[in-house]
This record gives sequence, structure tokens and C-alpha cells, in this order.
Amino acid sequence: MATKENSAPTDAESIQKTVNDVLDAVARTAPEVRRGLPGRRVAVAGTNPSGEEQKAADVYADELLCERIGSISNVGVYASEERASGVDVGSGLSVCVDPLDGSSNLEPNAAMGTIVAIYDDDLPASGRDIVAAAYVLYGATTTMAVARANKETVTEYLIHDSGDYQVVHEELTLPDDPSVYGFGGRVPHWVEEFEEYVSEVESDPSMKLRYGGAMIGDVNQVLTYGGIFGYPTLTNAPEGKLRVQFEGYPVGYILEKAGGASSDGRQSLLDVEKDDLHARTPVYVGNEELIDDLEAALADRN
Ligand SMILES: O=P(O)(O)OC[C@H]1O[C@](O)(COP(=O)(O)O)[C@@H](O)[C@@H]1O
Ligand SMILES: [Mg+2]
Ligand SMILES: [Mg+2]
Repeated sequence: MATKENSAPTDAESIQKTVNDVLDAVARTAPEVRRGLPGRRVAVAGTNPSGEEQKAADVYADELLCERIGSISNVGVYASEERASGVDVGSGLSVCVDPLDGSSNLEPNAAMGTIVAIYDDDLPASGRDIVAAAYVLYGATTTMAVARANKETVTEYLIHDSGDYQVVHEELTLPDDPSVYGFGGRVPHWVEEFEEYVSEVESDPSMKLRYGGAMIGDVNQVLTYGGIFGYPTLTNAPEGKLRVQFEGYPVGYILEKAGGASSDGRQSLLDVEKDDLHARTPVYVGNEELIDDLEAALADRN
């Protein structure tokens, strides 16, 4: 890893500079992540800290992002879904990364993402300590959605193969009329109240199913068309599948900044408190009325 100055951010201005540097590094690394995918579809030995199979591409993206983000001044810790604990890289902000979200989509050549959450606190941090969050979507094109503490909307960028990137939507917000929904987990493992809620959603003639197996692909459908994405509590996994620090907080933060809402079934995802770096939570994000209805439907369970 490159050497760097060891100075923690002390004020809003230096925090913003570090945030900009991290987001710039993520955008400029995205084409390299994408180019590294062919030939890295195979599983590697062992599992990640959540007990899931790692692909060579997960490890590759993690190492690349650790190298790039870890060499930025005022980043204190780099943590990722692929490592048991955070890597001390200096002093300053904590950066949590899901290097490849949806890597089981690698073999069928479907969408995947990279998720980043920047916290002004030690890890595991609270959702209220996020100072910026972003995700890259490797789809037909490569895009990045960014939410920052000092801006009330989400900005979407198109990332070119060169690593240069440009704004495509300066102020992205959720459309008022939702039209897509997608929910993860095996349907036989959904709880009864959730099944009933989904039936309600499906009975609305304007709603269409969109589920692709990579949260970021599905969340970006919701951000684009309006609707709801969820990876719910399951009878065999009450906390669902997705991880709070790496997935739940950042998508909750981004969707809330886009004018939507997030929930773990009873409260904003940003208010979920877990003391384990790899803790999981049910995740629901989308238009506010859909999240309100979901919380009402699950109220008797909570
Ligand atoms: O295969 P399932 O159970 O539908 O799970 C899909 C979910 O798991 C994930 O792939 C988990 O993320 P990782 O691929 O980063 O582990 C989500 O992106 C996606 O929403
Ligand atoms: Mg993921
Ligand atoms: Mg992942």
C-alpha cells in the first residue's frame, strides 16, 4: 500500500475533501473492476465472514479497492464484506465496501454493483454517522449514484472506460408514481404478514416485478422507476441476508436522500443498531407510502 500522511479530518471541509477523494477513487477504479471480471468467475477456497462462497472476482475487487481507498489521506479504516475485520490504513474516516454486490450474477452475466459507505466514526458505526454513500452499477453501462451529507438529492454519474465520469442526473429523486417491485429470499420462507403485503403490492395494476439477484441492480430499478425493493426477514433467517454496515445503511441513506424511505420492518434502516461489523438486517427501500404500508403490515410482528 502507498504511504500517506496520517492526519485525521478535523472539520467539515476536510471531511468533504476526503469524501470527494474516496468517491473519485471508486469511480476511477470501477472500469478496472469491470475489466477484471472475465476469467474470475471461479470460486476461491474458503468463504467470506458471512459464510458465503467467494468468487475470485470478489477478492480481486476487494484488493483493488483496499489499495486505492486505503492510500487516501484521512481514511482511517477500510472494511469490506470480504474481510473479517477492518484494515487500519491511517487515521480518519471509516470506509465500508461491498466490493462486488451480487457476484452470483457473474456466471449468468447479469448486473452487479459496488457499494461504498463512508462513516465519520469507528466501526461498527451507526447509520447516522454516514457522511456519504454511493453505489456503482455494472450494467449495460457503468453508472454511479452518490448521496452526500451536504446535498439533499442523489447525483447519478456515467463512468467511461477511461475512468472519467460525468453527471447524467444532478438531482435524482424517486418518481412519485411507483411501478416496480422486487423481493428476495425463498417465498416459502416469507412470513405470513409479508406474503399478504406482497399480494397487496401485486394487486396494483401499475406494479411490475423486477428482481435480478443483485441488490444494486434491483435498487437502481426502484431509484429510476419508483417502487420497492426488499430482502425480508425470513422464517429461517429473521435478520434476512443483507449486511447493515455494507449494504443496509448505504442503500437506506441513498434512497432516503432520493426522497424515498428505508426500513428494517419497523424503523429507518439508519436507526438500526448492531454491534457486529458483519451483522445482518432485513432491508426494505422505496417510495414512502409503500414503506409505510409495509411497516403497518409487519406491525403485529414487531
Ligand atoms: O440469491 P438471493 O437469495 O436472491 O440473494 C440475492 C441478494 O444477495 C446479494 O447478492 C448479497 O450481496 P453479495 O453478492 O454482495 O453477497 C444481494 O445483492 C442480492 O439482493
Ligand atoms: Mg452485497
Ligand atoms: Mg459482495
